[in-house]
Amino acid sequence: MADTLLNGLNEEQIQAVTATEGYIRVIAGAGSGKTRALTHRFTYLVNELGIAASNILCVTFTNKAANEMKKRIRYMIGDNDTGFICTFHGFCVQVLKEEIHVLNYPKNFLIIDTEDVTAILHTIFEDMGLNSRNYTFSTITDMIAVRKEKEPYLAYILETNNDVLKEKFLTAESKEDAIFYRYLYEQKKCYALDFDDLINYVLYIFENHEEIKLKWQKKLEYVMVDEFQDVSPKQYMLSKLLSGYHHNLFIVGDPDQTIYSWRGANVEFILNFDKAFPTAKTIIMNKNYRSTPNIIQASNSLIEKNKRRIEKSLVPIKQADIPVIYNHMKTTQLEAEWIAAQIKKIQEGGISLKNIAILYRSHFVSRSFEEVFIKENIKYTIYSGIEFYKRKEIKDVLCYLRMILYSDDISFNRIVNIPKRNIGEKRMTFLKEYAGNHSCSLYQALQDNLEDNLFKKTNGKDFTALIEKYKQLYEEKKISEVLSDILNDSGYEALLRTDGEQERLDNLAELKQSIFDYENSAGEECTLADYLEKISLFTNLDQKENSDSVQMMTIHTAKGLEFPYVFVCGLNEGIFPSKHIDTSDKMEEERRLAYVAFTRAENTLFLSDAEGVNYDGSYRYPSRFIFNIEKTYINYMVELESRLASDARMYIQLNEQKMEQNSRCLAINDLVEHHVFGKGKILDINHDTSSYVIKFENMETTRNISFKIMLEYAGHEE
Ligand SMILES: Nc1ncnc2c1ncn2[C@@H]1O[C@H](COP(=O)(O)OP(=O)(O)OP(=O)(O)O)[C@@H](O)[C@H]1O
Repeated sequence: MADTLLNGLNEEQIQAVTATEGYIRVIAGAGSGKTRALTHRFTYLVNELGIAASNILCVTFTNKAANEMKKRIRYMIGDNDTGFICTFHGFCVQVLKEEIHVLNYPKNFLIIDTEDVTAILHTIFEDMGLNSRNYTFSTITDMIAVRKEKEPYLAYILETNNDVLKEKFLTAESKEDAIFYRYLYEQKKCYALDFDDLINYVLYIFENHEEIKLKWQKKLEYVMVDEFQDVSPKQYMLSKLLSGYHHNLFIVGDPDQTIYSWRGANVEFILNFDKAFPTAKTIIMNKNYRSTPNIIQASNSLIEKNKRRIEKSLVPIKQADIPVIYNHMKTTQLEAEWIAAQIKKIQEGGISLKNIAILYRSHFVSRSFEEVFIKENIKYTIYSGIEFYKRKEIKDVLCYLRMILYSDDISFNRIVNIPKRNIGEKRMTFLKEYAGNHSCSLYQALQDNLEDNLFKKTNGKDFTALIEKYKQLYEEKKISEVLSDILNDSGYEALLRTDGEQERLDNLAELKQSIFDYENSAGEECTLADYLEKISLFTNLDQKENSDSVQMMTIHTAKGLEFPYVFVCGLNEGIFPSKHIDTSDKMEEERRLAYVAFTRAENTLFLSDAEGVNYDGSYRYPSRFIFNIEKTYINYMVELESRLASDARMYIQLNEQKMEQNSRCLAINDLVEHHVFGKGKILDINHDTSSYVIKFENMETTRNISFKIMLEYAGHEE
């Protein structure tokens, strides 16, 4: 039986599958069959060694990857119980559902996504009289994330009651403190956890409740983590902790594909795994099954230009002499037309459009292509834009469902006046004040004041009656029925019909269909709470694949995917690499991104760029990533004019020198500028925690700021 399972695997894959005990690191090059190794390993543990699936944790990068893996494993082990195959977030939610009661939180706590966070910030900004000239939501979200990473905020919010928390933000000395504590207050009020909290709460519970930690450690006899090159410090901590009893931790990743450093990923964890676990065994998988030889040679040639890496070269298994094509154009319009013409040629060869992908660095690049594709009648799907679950109508309706379960302020704020119930700004201000004074939710505030003159002429009563009605009956109905009924009873669907919002109605129909599918596939875990929890974890990376159309997406979205024909376009200085890249480290990450893009191609890789001027007035030279590839591996459709080529090389050389300067380590007494905290001076450097101790001009006390945060050098002062 083991033979059948191991059939079709190469030697390294067999090693990865059968080395089940201890700490194992697999450095797996692009297209070397990681997914195959992981699924077979899971199956081997279950079918050959008799390990229960429920004792195996297998962490993937996206929900989509988890679902894909579950499907394959289910097929191989012939059982529906696939244990814990999920993302870190998904796993944390499962732990919290079982354990969060020790923190006196309800089992059905609320998970809030980025849209909800923005909604909370809106309220805070409004109340504090702030606007985008003071701060942007994104800088504040970053500030909150950084503080949550660094400060023991959890101990603080758990031990502090709401009144004290309130006092804290009301009396805060700096605006940032006020916003931060107010945000924590708003969260605590409705037991809401944002994405960063999920892992922080789990770690907190494990650190403070030895018996719970031990329970999970014992349960998870085998821990596997995919895409380990992109784990954050907290994810690393969790992997280490969970495998702390059985000591079976299997990690797979490709350091050359680390593309999420900007989100906290740290490639050091995979690079130093053997130092952290001296007994660790390393397996290198470098046979590439995906791409034709020229694609591999070009990609190897590109990534070799990175200095900070483990040396490894992909070896192509496929045989075919298909060139990598590069074309340089005078305008983006011409670039798009050239790509459209290539697509038509591919199509004429009987290849369907879904086998073709257009990859780009940033969303804005897609516009010129779309225009040409529409003109040329080429069907395409863009994997971006506003994510399905964040579209207005979808979010509105989900907030109605959330009101039934949680009656939280975020949902209340969003839908109490949609459709119009005459509860406008004045009445909302009253409710907020009342809720603040009585330490209750806005919904409770409305319920308490329905008889007040201020609310007599509103439809507040209908609203609370509606929510109360569904609170009574939702458990007896299917989620799809609750949804249809509440859309009808609330007048929401009628509102869209009156406004002639066909696209929004179509989206609602799609939502109903997806709930219907969920009910048919979810088995026992099919309650409204389960459903809301599941979709709250959806991200842009989990979108549905579409019919026969060209697939257009950013390279980050394309991670882990493969397509027979790949176009990487907009390969220009200022676009890719992006003009925001200002240090050598970031440039190495940008090069890894190009490497991820190139290695998505199975059959043919097309590279292109177009001349022009960037927004900041800089010239769009052909990208250094083109020059990084040995010319023998690419077929230039036109030779670059020698003047253009030499100007481009000169520009790139100067730019690299500038980045080297920017990358120089900051020293004690250097003056710096932080994007949120402003001007400050470095007082100390803490290499243990990889951070600078900085005294900011606007703050009483010092802050430890991670090396990862970009600080502008602003001089030196002894
Ligand atoms: N032993 C093998 N024999 C033949 N084909 C294989 C083998 N292993 C993997 N493949 C094929 O190689 C391709 C790449 O595999 P997979 O998607 O698992 O790569 P990966 O390592 O996850 O890639 P990446 O990190 O670039 O996303 C797939 O089409 C897979 O079917």
